[in-house]
Amino acid sequence: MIEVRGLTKRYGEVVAVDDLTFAVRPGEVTGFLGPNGAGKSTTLRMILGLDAATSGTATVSGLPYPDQPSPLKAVGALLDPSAVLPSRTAFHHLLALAAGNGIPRARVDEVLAEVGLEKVGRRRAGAYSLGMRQRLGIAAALLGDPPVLVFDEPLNGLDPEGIVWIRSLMRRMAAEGRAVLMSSHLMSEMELTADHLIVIGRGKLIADMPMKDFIAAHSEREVLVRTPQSEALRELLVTAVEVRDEDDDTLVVTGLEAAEIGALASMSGLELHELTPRRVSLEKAFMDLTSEAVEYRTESEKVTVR
Ligand SMILES: Nc1ncnc2c1ncn2[C@@H]1O[C@H](COP(=O)(O)OP(=O)(O)OP(=O)(O)O)[C@@H](O)[C@H]1O
Repeated sequence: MIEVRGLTKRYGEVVAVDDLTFAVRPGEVTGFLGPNGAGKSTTLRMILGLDAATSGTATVSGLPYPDQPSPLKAVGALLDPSAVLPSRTAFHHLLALAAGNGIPRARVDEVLAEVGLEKVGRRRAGAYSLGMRQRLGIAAALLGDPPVLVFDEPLNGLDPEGIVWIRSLMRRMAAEGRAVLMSSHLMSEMELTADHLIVIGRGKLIADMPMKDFIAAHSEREVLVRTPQSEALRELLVTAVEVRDEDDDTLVVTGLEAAEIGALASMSGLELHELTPRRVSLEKAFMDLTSEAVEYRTESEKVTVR
């Protein structure tokens, strides 16, 4: 479990993280979301003891990171996949980490197999593709078999196969009872992976809720209707919450089911060419939620520049 209480980080005038309090529970993937510059990386760095907090606390399984007797066994982290000496082989990179943390040598081959690098583990890491470096970074995170895992933007720059692989790995790690924290600035990535959501904007907590609650709250449905008689149909849809034009012959209707729209059209003899229910995207819901934070950031940057 990760517990963050009143965590704050200032860089001069900039408050990068502003009085954050949240928990990352075992058995779940927690998505850590926020627009660029929201303070995600800074928060993760404080959890991992790489940055000192200005105030507040962050603990992993009850202890601040610097007090962990065996850090790799307490928490595994993927922050920057390029942080590997290019001249070293993956095997030797992991072996050095294992030796420094009292982890048996046999575990190195185990994690190489777990991330699918067993055949290339003896090659120099400098020759690895981004996807392979990402897998090596994950192997390092898993080395100490820790109960807590932290991934900073793990899907960045990966091909679809790599994305599916990391998603299923995170789901599996949570199913094994680990607490998994994953940051991203894209809502669409979270929908398929996270059980719980923590959203921040300009360093402040904006939302902390189960993913299914976020989806339920923002899964307003709309119906796309294409008809050569859009004006006549619009006059019939008086009970709809909202009707807007998407095109000359296309309306987008909120607040009525497709079947209700079809029945109204049919009763009035109106011709329909398309009737498609669709869900408002979660990406849009997330952007609406954080738009104020983004605008504020832009204003404050303008002030700083002057
Ligand atoms: N070392 C630093 N010195 C000064 N300001 C910093 C430093 N590190 C981060 N910041 C500022 O703190 C704020 C938060 O940055 P951070 O990198 O944590 O955001 P983020 O949510 O991870 O963004 P991104 O999605 O772009 O990685 C930004 O305004 C950034 O400019």
